[in-house]
Amino acid sequence: MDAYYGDAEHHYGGSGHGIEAYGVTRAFGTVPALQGVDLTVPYGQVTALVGPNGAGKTTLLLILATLLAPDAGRITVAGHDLAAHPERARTAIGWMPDQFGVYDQLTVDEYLAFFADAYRLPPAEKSRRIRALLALVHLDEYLGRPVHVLSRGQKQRLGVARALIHRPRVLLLDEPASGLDPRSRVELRDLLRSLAADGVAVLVSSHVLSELEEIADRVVLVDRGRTVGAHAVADLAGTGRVRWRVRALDPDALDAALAGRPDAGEVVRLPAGAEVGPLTEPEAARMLTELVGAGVPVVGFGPASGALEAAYLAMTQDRR
Ligand SMILES: Nc1ncnc2c1ncn2[C@@H]1O[C@H](COP(=O)(O)OP(=O)(O)OP(=O)(O)O)[C@@H](O)[C@H]1O
Repeated sequence: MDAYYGDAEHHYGGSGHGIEAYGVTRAFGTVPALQGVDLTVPYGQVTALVGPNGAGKTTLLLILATLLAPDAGRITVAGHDLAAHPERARTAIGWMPDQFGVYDQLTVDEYLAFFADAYRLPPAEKSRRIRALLALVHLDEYLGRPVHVLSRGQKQRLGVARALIHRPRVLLLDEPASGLDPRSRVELRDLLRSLAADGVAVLVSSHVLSELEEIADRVVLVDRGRTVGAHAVADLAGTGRVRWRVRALDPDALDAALAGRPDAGEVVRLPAGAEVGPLTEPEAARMLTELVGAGVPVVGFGPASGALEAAYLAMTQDRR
């Protein structure tokens, strides 16, 4: 506490959920975008919303942000029923869309001031808050400069600042890492982790599964408009069968050893080794022991994909 909130009293704490959604449906004409999504987003955690293209992630986020009405379902955000009191919910929600317009003729600080006014931030606090947020997203040197001079990634970071302007208790981000360079991605990850540590309920959608694994505490998998799984990320590790990468000082010896092992699955030769599997962790441990025992000079052995990716691929494999 508390680079983001600038005051020590501002603490959400407690238990409960920032978002509770049950049976959310929404169709666009004859296209059933959501067909009964259930979702909980606890305070103090980052929840990842993951699913293939067209699964309904953006539609769900738009509904949670009160920008689109569901056809059916019950949703509370920060304890406010979305249908009965959308305006109360809105004060608690920070929203960063995947594509957002910026008002190009405004300066960076005017842009944030516009949203500070929309959320009725006290004037005395406004400029302090804007400066703190610009520093937070490393755009302080752009104070007074027009928004149109910002690069795509910088606009994305301005979008994060905008979403945080009113100290939301619930933060919704649709593909926030797209367009960010590696350093900005790491900074976004750290920012989301620290917001969660401050008690914010964070819901983030992304396709970059390896990154989500480092950011998220929980993952909610959606496919074809339905929730198909919800897991603690820590529980996913070591569960599924994944591909493994083996590196050896003598790739030919590795090749020969793998050729005699039907349990190696589909073996793909790599420059300094091979990819094998899919294997569970115990199967991989046995293979490593036996390769080393057979004299193969193994210098690297690890999963080729993360646990989240494995869960995602398992979920979507029937579509191939
Ligand atoms: N305004 C709209 N009019 C008609 N169909 C829509 C509209 N918005 C979304 N859809 C449809 O609803 C379904 C869900 O779309 P949505 O954008 O929510 O998916 P998504 O999971 O966010 O996908 P992506 O990963 O590609 O961003 C898709 O079949 C899409 O074509």
